[in-house]
Amino acid sequence: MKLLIIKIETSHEIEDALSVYSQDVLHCLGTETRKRSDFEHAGWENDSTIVNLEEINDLPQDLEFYAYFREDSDRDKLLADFRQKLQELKGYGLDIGQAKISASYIEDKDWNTVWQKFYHVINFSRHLAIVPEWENYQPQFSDQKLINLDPGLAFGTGGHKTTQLAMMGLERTLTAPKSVIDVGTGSGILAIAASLLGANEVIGTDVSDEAVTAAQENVALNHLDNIQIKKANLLENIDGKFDIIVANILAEILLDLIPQLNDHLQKGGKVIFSGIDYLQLTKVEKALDNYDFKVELTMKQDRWVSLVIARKEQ
Ligand SMILES: C[S@@+](CC[C@H](N)C(=O)[O-])C[C@H]1O[C@@H](n2cnc3c(N)ncnc32)[C@H](O)[C@@H]1O
Repeated sequence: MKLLIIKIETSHEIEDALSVYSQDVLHCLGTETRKRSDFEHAGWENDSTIVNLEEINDLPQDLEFYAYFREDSDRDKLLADFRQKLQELKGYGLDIGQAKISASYIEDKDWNTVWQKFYHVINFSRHLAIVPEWENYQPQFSDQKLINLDPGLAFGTGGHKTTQLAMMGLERTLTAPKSVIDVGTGSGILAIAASLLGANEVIGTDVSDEAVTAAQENVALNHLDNIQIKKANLLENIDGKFDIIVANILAEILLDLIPQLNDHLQKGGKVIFSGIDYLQLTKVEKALDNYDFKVELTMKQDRWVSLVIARKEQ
C-alpha cells in the first residue's frame, strides 16, 4: 500500500495546531516534523559536536510538517483544507512562515509500527504512568497505577500536552469514586486514567470508528470492567448524568459541546475541558458564561489551556 503525504513548509509557531487539526479533524494516519531548531540544538547539547548548518542537506527554513493519509484520500480536498487552516491560523496573528504545501505518495513502511520506537514510558505523576504495550516498567511507588497503551491509529499516546492537562484535571476532580464520561476518547487514555484513579463507572465516546476500536482494545489490555466505549457525536444519544465530563477536543468542537453539558452533569459535577489554544480561550469562556458555567481552575502548558468548570449555582 502507498501513503499520501502532505508536506507543509511553515513556522514552528503552528506545529501543535497543525498536528491536532490533522489528527482530530482530518483523521490522518500520523504526523511527523523536521525542525530547523532540532539541528541547531544538536550543536548546543554536546560541545564536542559542531553542527555546520550549511552542510546539512534540505535544512528546513523553520518547520517541515508532514501528515500521512491513506492513498485513496481526496488529495485536492486535503490540500484545500490545509490552505484554509493556514489562513485561519494567520488570522489569529500566528506566523505561518512560507506556507508552502505539496503532496506526494510514498510506499508504506509499516507505518503502524515504525513510530513505536519513538514512544516510551511516560512517568506522568505520583499516581499514574503511561506504558506502551511493548515496554516494561517498574512503578516508582508501589501504588502507582499503569496505563498500558497501544494507541494504534487513534490520538492519545499520552505525550501530548492537552492529554496531560486533562489527566491533571482528572487527578484534581476525582476526589471520591465518581462517574465519568470521556468525550472524544481517542485511544481511551483518559477513560482508563479515570478508572485507575478510582472512578466507579466510566463511558468513553468517539465519532471515529478507529478510535472506538483502539479504545476498546486498550480497555481490555488494562483488564478494566467498569469502562464502556461507545460511538457517538459528543453527548448526542447518551443517556444519564455524570459527576465528571472530560473532553480533550479542539475549541471549535468544545463550543458545540457546551449546550449539551447541563443535561448530562450531575448536581455538583465538574467538567474538564482541554485542547483549547490560548487564542480561543476567551470564546470558550464567554460561551461557558452564557450557559451558566464558571471556570474554577485554569491550567496552561505552552499554548494549550485546560479548564475545570462547574455550574455557577451548585
Ligand atoms: C485530541 S483527541 C483526544 C484523545 C484522548 N482523549 C486524549 O486526551 O489524548 C480528540 C478525539 O475526539 C474525537 N472527536 C472529534 N470530534 C468529535 C465529536 N464530535 N464527538 C466525539 N468525538 C469526537 C476525535 O476522533 C479524537 O479521537
